[in-house]
This record gives sequence, C-alpha cells and structure tokens, in this order.
Amino acid sequence: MGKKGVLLVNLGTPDSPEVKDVRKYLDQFLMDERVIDISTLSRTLLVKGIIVPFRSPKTAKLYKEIWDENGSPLLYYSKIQAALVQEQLGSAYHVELAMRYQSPSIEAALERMKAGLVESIQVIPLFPQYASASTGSVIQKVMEIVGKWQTIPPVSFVNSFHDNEMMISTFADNAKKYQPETYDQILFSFHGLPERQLKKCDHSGQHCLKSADCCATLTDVNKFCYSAQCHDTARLIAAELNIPATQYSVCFQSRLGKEPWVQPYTSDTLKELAAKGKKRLLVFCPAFVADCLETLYEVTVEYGEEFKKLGGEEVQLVSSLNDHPQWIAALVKMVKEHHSN
Ligand SMILES: C=CC1=C(C)c2cc3[nH]c(cc4nc(cc5[nH]c(cc1n2)c(C)c5CCC(=O)O)C(CCC(=O)O)=C4C)c(C)c3C=C
Ligand SMILES: [Fe+2]
Ligand SMILES: [Fe+2]
Repeated sequence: MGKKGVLLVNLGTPDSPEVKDVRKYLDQFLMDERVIDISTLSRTLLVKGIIVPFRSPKTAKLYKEIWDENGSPLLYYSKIQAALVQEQLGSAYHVELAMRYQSPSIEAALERMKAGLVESIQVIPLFPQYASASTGSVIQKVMEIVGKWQTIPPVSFVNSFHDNEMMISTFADNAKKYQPETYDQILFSFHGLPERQLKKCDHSGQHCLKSADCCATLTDVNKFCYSAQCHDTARLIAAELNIPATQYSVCFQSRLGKEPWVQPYTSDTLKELAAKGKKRLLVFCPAFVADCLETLYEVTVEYGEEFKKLGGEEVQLVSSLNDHPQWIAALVKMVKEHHSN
C-alpha cells in the first residue's frame, strides 16, 4: 500500500529579510486575487505601483528585527511542526510542509508526494479560522496544481479548526506561566480582514455585518464567518482559563489600507483600555499557530510601545503553539481522525 500524504501549509515568509526578497514575497502574496480582491488591473496598479515599492523597505526592517540564527520564526517553527508530525505518524505517512507564498512551494511539495506514490493527500492549511485570503487561497492553489495531474488521488482539506480542543488547551497552557488572573485585561488579537471579504463569505447574504455584533456569535448560519470563528476561539480559550467575559476583549490587528477591516481594531482597544486605567495586558494571537512577524513585532514591540505611550505599563504576548507537544499531538490526531473517515 502507498503512503498517506499529509501536506501542512502555512502562509509564507520572505527568503531573507533583504529588501529584494521582501519585495518578491509581498508581490506574490498581495497579487493573490483572494488577498487583494479587486479587479486585476486595480490590484496590479495598487500592489506593483504603490504597496510593494513603498512597503518593502519598511517591512524588510521589521523582518530584520525578528530574524535570528534560525531565520524566519514562521518557517522555522513550521518546519519543526512538520518534522515532529512525520516522526509521530511514522512511515505509513508522507508529511510535507509548504508555504502558500515563497518557499518551500506547494508545487514542489506536491511533486515530491507524487514521486513518492502517495495513495491520498490530506491538506491542512495551518490557519485555525477559515478566511478566503488564507485557507481559501491554499485550497484553491492545491486544486489548481493537482487538477492538472493525469491521476488525481483522493484529496481532502481541513477547512478550519478554530474550536479544536487540544489547540485551545495548548494556548491556555502557554498562558498559565504568566498567571492570567494577575493581568488587568486579556486580549485576543486576531489577524484582521477587510470587512468586504467577510461579507463575500456569507453566501446567504443575510448575516455578516447586518447588525451590530452579528459576527461575534457562531451559529449554523455563519459557521464559515472568520470573525465569528475568531470570537469562538477566544471564548473557548477564556473558558478553559476561567476568564470571565468582562475580563477579555477580542480585537483585530494588521490592517492594510484605508477601507474598513473587521473591528474593533487592536489599536482602538488599547486606547479604550488605557483610558479605563488598565495597566497590564496579556495578549493571545490565536489566528497563528507559530510565532511570526505579527506576534513578535507587531504585538510585542509596536503595541507594547503604543500602550506605554497611552499610559499603560505592559503588553505580554502569550507565545504561539510553535513546537508544543500537545499541539503536535493535536495535528497528529487531526490527521488520523480525518483518514479514518
Ligand atoms: C491568519 C491568517 C492570515 C490572514 C487571514 C491574513 C490576511 C491578510 N494579510 C494581509 C497582509 C499582510 N499580512 C502579512 C503578514 C502575515 N499575515 C499572516 C497571516 C494572515 N494574513 C502571517 C502569518 C503573517 C506573517 C508572516 C511572517 O513572515 O512572519 C504581511 C507582511 C508583513 C507586512 O508588510 O506587514 C502583509 C502585507 C492582507 C492584505 C490580508 C487579507 C486580505
Ligand atoms: Fe496577513
Ligand atoms: Fe459574520
């Protein structure tokens, strides 16, 4: 019997923190029609004419701040995750890691699986909450590539795992050493998304952003709503740590451009909390399964400085899932349960 193929895919990171590599990365990332979802002409003018030239030197500086002897933390931890999952699943499985943008590429990983004569391919986009710009883009890319093969093996996709029990308890476990109850407020800061993309994911056209807070509760009707899944992840982590609803806030970071993104923005939440006299914040970033630029720089450095300027004292990041044994066990379980279906 052939091996069962497992493809783990994260977002991607530049090959180096040099401007030329950051430019290549941003160009590939932001030219994705699911990320900047406007007409091809407008996207090309905006990305190639404005964002990439102006943003690349600034973003390169930030990457230099988080790049260490292991390279980009996102790639470093993703590789460890894949290696540990392979080790635990054993020789009946063929595990590959790919990045949606830059390297290692999805094309090359799928070719290696094909050469290894895998009998099936299970794809796990490493994003707990579904978004068209992340999970959707990975699924589309894999389908485009495999769709051109003569023999298309059984291919399956994990669509989201925002409420995965072992993932929830790994985030909770990572927080315990900080004694969450000693902080003034707990923040769940998720990667943001343009509001337009939330609405486009609502196939009923009846739900997302139709009323105040409609995207803050997960129901059967909005089960693919990124915002609702984020709120649900936050609720579950808070419940695991016995944090009452009044003690935590959900917010969204990393907005790009001027149009509205999912709210509240993390910056506004920091202002609001500082105005209420909150001094010490503990911050989870549960849209990411590995530490990356958005956790290590945006939260720790940028939001840390911003909050201090507002009169706050401390912004403490809860580290991501990285190589936590329970997270690796969660991935292994996800693979096995999926294959037994
Ligand atoms: C959680 C999943 C992610 C979604 C959804 C997502 C959407 C999204 N992102 C941008 C723009 C940028 N994101 C950047 C970095 C970045 N984004 C994610 C994840 C999601 N993005 C990760 C894990 C990272 C960090 C990568 C790393 O190398 O550490 C960047 C690059 C940094 C910068 O210049 O600020 C941009 C740009 C958009 C526009 C978008 C949805 C529309
Ligand atoms: Fe992003
Ligand atoms: Fe919604």
